[in-house]
Amino acid sequence: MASAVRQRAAASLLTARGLTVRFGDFEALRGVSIDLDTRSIHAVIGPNGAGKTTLFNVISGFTKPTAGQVRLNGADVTAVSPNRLARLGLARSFQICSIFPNLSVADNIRTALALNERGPQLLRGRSRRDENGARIRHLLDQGGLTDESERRAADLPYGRRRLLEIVTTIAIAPKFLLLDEPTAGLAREDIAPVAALIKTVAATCGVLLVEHNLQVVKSLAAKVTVLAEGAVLCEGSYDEVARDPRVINAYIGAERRA
Ligand SMILES: Nc1ncnc2c1ncn2[C@@H]1O[C@H](COP(=O)(O)OP(=O)(O)OP(=O)(O)O)[C@@H](O)[C@H]1O
Repeated sequence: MASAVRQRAAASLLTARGLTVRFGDFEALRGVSIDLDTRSIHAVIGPNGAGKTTLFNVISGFTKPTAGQVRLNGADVTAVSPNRLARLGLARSFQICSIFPNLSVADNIRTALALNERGPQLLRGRSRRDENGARIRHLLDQGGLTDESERRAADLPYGRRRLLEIVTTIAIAPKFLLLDEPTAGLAREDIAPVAALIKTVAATCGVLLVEHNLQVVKSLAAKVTVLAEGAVLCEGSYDEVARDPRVINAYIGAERRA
């Protein structure tokens, strides 16, 4: 059994083991372990206050855990800063605040590419401009934003801005993408394009999402981890966790406490 767990961890791109986060006497996370694969969508769900954001903050380097370890591609990254993690390929989307409102859609993507250039740049001058142009066109196309490339980001409807925000995050070609409630605040008709973009992105990298919309989780996630009161309650396919009585009780219990 222990060797099966070790083998599983070795095959995973991102692994967290025994994450505990204490705020004073309060434990927001209690020994959470999770394995995240590349080219796969993994959702974390749970009632309010379950510890989802805290887990995200630890994995993306914004909160140092009281105990436990995060490994990316086998390397211990628990003490690594968010900026360095981004350069190692772990990108976290920061919702619409990461967009420059006065820049056009295309210039936002151009800026994201420029800010996040990694490694030695071998291409210079014209060939570099051509390559960037091709990447911008590809990203515009992925986000369904080609027709709006010259529009000021501030003038985009909310749902389109969310698409732009995700596109600027994937501009750095992450190995792993963390999405914090990507459909929060979206009108019903804006949810499907965002979900479709996430699915496209997952063809090239791993995606971890925290999402309250369970229909979105059901349609996207290959694996779901349920957190409750800071601990992993269960893990499995959406259908497996949805019929687990512990999950139903956790949601009902949290509603009663609220
Ligand atoms: N900096 C902090 N200091 C003290 N307590 C905190 C801090 N950050 C989070 N908590 C507490 O830790 C618990 C988990 O919070 P967290 O935001 O991770 O939950 P969540 O599952 O993301 O909730 P929600 O779905 O409401 O966003 C909550 O009880 C919260 O009040």
